[in-house]
Amino acid sequence: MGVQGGRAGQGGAEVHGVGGSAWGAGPRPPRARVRVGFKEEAQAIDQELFTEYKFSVDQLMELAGLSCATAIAKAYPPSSFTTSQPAVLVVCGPGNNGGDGLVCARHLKMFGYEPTVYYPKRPNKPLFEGLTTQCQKMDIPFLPEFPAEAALIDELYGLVVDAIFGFSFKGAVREPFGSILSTLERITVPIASIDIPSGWDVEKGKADGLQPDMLISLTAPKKAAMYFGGRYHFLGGRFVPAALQEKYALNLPPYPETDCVLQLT
Ligand SMILES: NC(=O)C1=CN([C@@H]2O[C@H](COP(=O)(O)OP(=O)(O)OC[C@H]3O[C@@H](n4cnc5c(N)ncnc54)[C@H](OP(=O)(O)O)[C@@H]3O)[C@@H](O)[C@H]2O)[C@H](O)CC1
Ligand SMILES: [K+]
Repeated sequence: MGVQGGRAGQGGAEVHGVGGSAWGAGPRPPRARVRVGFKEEAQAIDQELFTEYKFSVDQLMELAGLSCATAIAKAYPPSSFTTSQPAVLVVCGPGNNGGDGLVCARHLKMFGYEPTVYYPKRPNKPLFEGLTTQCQKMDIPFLPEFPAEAALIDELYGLVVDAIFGFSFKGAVREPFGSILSTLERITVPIASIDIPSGWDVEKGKADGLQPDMLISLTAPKKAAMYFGGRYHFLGGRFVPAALQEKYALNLPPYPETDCVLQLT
């Protein structure tokens, strides 16, 4: 699949090729000029979607997870994997970011990938139990333990999806996620982070933390997305009604046609 040329977006934002994979070894296109959101805004928008607009969490999570799987399929098509199968390790955290990861894993399987999930801290709630069962019924394996060696992850998987923490992460990281993140910091296969690279401060990032190859920002890029240095930045979660976008002056570039993701860089 080729890379489409840039085009002008809403509010003068430049949008680069959608649906393309890499731009090869050539110079990278300039970053899209998209207004970055702030933590308070992300949480406020989230709340308003639930309370005022009457969306349910599972509705938005389904769209968020589908966006993530779609963005991954655009950047890392199964044919680009050097492993014998397009094996993806999806690491899920204890909150809704982890739920996005479970939905993403299910759609990746539908798209022809071989996802494996690691989900060490599972909330005792019907939503997450249901998502877990759906994955299990689709023969998606759940690892009983996290691989201790970074080299083992490099050997077995072509991509890791980081669905550990999203915008509600705060303070010093607690176990078992500290050890997991420290292993992920040492792997060489690409990492695709959902919404925010896990362990990053949602506004200030983390210079010595995870450095994912892909970031899929949901609803709007959070402030820390400014510090993202990987190759692929996608926007997903095409579910914010126009009135809410206007209220928070999101000024998002338009999604192409009926796509659920937009490639920002
Ligand atoms: N509107 C949207 O864009 C949607 C986004 N979605 C996704 O939801 C996340 C935000 O989900 P939320 O459940 O609010 O929170 P997180 O998943 O980020 O994390 C909460 C859990 O993390 C634990 N936590 C927090 N800090 C730490 C830490 N320092 N160490 C260890 N664990 C930590 C926290 O535990 P507590 O004990 O503090 O409760 C929670 O268990 C957003 O980013 C999107 O990915 C939705 O899918 C819907 C729509
Ligand atoms: K994440």
